[in-house]
Amino acid sequence: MTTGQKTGSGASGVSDSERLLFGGELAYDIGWDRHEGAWLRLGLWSMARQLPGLVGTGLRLARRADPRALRVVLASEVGRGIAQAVGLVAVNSVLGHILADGSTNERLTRAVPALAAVAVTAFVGSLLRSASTAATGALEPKVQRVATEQYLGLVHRTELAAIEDDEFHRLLDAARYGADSARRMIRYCTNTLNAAVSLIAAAGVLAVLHPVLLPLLVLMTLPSAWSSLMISRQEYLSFHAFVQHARAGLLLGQLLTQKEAAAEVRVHGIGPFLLGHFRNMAETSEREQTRLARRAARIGLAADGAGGLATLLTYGALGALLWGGAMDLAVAGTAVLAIRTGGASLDTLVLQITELHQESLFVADFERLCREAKARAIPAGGQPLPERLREVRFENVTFTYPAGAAARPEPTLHDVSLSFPAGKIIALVGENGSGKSTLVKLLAGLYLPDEGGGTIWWDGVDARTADRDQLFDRVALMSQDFQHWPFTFRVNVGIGRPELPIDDDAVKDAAAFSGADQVLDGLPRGLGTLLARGYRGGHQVSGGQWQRIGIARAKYRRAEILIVDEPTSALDAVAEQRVFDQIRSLAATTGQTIVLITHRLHSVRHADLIHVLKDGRVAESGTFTDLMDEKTATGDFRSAYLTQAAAFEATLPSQSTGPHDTLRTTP
Ligand SMILES: Nc1ncnc2c1ncn2[C@@H]1O[C@H](COP(=O)(O)OP(=O)(O)OP(=O)(O)O)[C@@H](O)[C@H]1O
Repeated sequence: MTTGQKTGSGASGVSDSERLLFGGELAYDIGWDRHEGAWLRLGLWSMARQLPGLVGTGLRLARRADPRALRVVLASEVGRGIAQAVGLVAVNSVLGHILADGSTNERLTRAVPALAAVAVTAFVGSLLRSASTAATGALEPKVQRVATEQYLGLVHRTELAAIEDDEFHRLLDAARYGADSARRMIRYCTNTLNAAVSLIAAAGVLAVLHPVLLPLLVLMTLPSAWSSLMISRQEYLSFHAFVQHARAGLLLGQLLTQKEAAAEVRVHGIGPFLLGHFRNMAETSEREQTRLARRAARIGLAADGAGGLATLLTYGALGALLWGGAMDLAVAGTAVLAIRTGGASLDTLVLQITELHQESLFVADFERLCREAKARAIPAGGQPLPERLREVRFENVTFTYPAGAAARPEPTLHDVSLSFPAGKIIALVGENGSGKSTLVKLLAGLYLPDEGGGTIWWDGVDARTADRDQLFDRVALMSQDFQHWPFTFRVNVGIGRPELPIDDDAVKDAAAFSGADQVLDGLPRGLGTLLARGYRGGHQVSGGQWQRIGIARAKYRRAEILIVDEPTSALDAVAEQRVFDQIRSLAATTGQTIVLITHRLHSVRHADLIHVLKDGRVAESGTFTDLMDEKTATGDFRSAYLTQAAAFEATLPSQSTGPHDTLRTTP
C-alpha cells in the first residue's frame, strides 16, 4: 500500500510541524501490515467468520483472569435470554387468553397463570442481570491486568534489537490499546451474548407465528449493521494511521512540562515554539476527526433511509397478513411485540458486535505483538558457560544495526578480533562513533554478531548458543545512559541484584566504593531518600552524583565481568582518580574482569590491555607501553594521547615534567 492510499484513508497531508520537528510524515503507511490486516477490507460475512476466533481470545484471557467470574457471567446471560424467551411465550399466552371469547372476568382468570409466568421471568431476569453485572465488573480489571502482564512479560524478554525497532514500537503502541480493549471486550461479549439469546427467543416466537416475519426482521436490521461496520473499520484504519502522530503530539505536551526540559524551555523561551507546533499537530488530528465524523454521518444517513424502507415493508407485510385473514389479531399483537423485542435485540446485537469487532481488532494487535515478542524473545536455556572463565574472545566479529530508513546499512563493527582475558583490566578507546559502546553491548550479550559475521567465544562456548541468562548473570553493565531509577537510593543500588532481597550493608559498602557514600550523607532520609524530583519527598542529585550511584550499582551486582562505559565523564578530578583506583583494586582483589571505556587516555595507563577502535575496526591492541612505542605501534593511540597531554601542558603555567606527571597534576 502506498502513502497515497494512506492519504486516501484519511491523512490530511503532512503538517509543517511534522516536517520541521520530525523530518516528515509521522502517520504510518499502513501497508506494512498488508497481510495481517487483509481481512479488514473484507465484508460482513468475513467479519462474522473472524469474530468467534477473536472473541475466543477475549474469553481465554477472561478464563485465565477469573474462571469463576466468567462462568457466572456466561450462565447468567444464557439464563437471562431463556427467561426472556419464556416471558415472550407467556405474553403470547396472555394475549391469546385476553383476545379469546368469553367474559372479561373469565378471560382475565384464564390469563392469570400466564401473567404470573411473565412476572416470574421478569424477576428471574433481573436477578440474573445483577449477578452478571457484579461478575463482569470483577472480571474486567482482571482481564486488563492479565493482558497487560502478558505483553509486558513478553516484551521485557525480547532482544534489545526488537525494542530499538520502530515497527516493533508501533506494534507496542497499538497493543497497549489492545489490553484496554480486552477489558472492554468482556462487557461487549456479555451484551452480545445477551442480545443473541433474546434475539433467538424472539426469532423462535416469530418463526412459529408466521415464516415470512423472520426474514423481514433481518432485513430491517441489515442497514444499521452495515453502517456500524463501515464506521468502525474507518475508525480503526484511522487509528492505525495516526497512532504515532498522536504519540508525537503527546510528546510535545510532555516536553513542555518535563523537568529535564524545564530550564531550557524557560531560558530559551521554547514554550511558545512547542505550543505552536502542538496546536498545529492537534489541528491535523482534528481535521482527521472531522473527516471521520462527516463520513460516519453520511453512512448513518444512508443506513437510516434503507432501514426505514425495510421497517415499512415489515409492517406492510404484517398488515397484509391481517387484512387477508392469514393471521388473527392475538397473533398479530404478539408478532408486533416480538418484532419490537427482536428488532431491539438485533439492533443491540449489531451494535455490540460492531463494538466487539472494533475492540477485537485491537486485541488482534495485542495478539500480534505477543506473537512478535515471542518470535523475537531472547532464547531460554542454551549451552552452559564454563564455571571458571578464562577469556571472552571476539573472532572476526561483524555487527550491523537493523536497517531503519537506510536501504543497505553499513556494519558498525567490521571483522573485529580481540580478547578480554579474565581477571584483567581491559580498556577500549577510540574516537566518537568508533563502535566502543556497540562492542560492549555485544560482550554483554545484548546483541549477537551478524549471521556469518564471526563468533564471540566464552572460552569454548559460542555466545549465539550460550545460555543467555547465565551470560547476563556474569555481567554488570554501567552504560553511558545507565538508568536513573525514580526510586529510593537503596533501590538504585540494590537493583543491581534484583533477584535478592536488598542488603543495606552491602549497599553502603558499594556506595563507599564509588564515593556515593558522600552523596548518601547529604540525603535527608538516607538510604530511603527518593531520587526523583516531581514526587513528594523526591530529591535531586547531580549528574556526577548519579554516576557514583551507577558505579555503586555495578559494584553491588558482584558480576564476573564489570563493564563501565565512560564512568567518570561527569566526575570531578578527585572523584575520577578515586574511581579509577577503586576499579583497579577490584581486578586485583576480587579477580573481576574490568572493561573500561573512556576518552581520558591518562586513565588507561594502568590497564593490562588496551584495544583501540577506529571506524568499527581494531586499529591496535597492547599495553600502554606497547602502544606508546614509536617503533611497534600504529600511532593511533600515541598521537591521541600526546594531543591530550599537550592540551593539559598548554594550560599549565610552567611545566617541566613529562606527560604522565602532567596528567597527575591535572585539576
Ligand atoms: N541503537 C543503534 N541503532 C543504530 N545505530 C546505532 C545504535 N547505537 C549506535 N549506533 C551507531 O553505531 C555507531 C557506533 O556507535 P557507538 O555508540 O558504538 O560508538 P562509541 O565509540 O561508543 O561512540 P562515543 O565515543 O561517542 O560514545 C555510530 O555511528 C552510531 O550512530
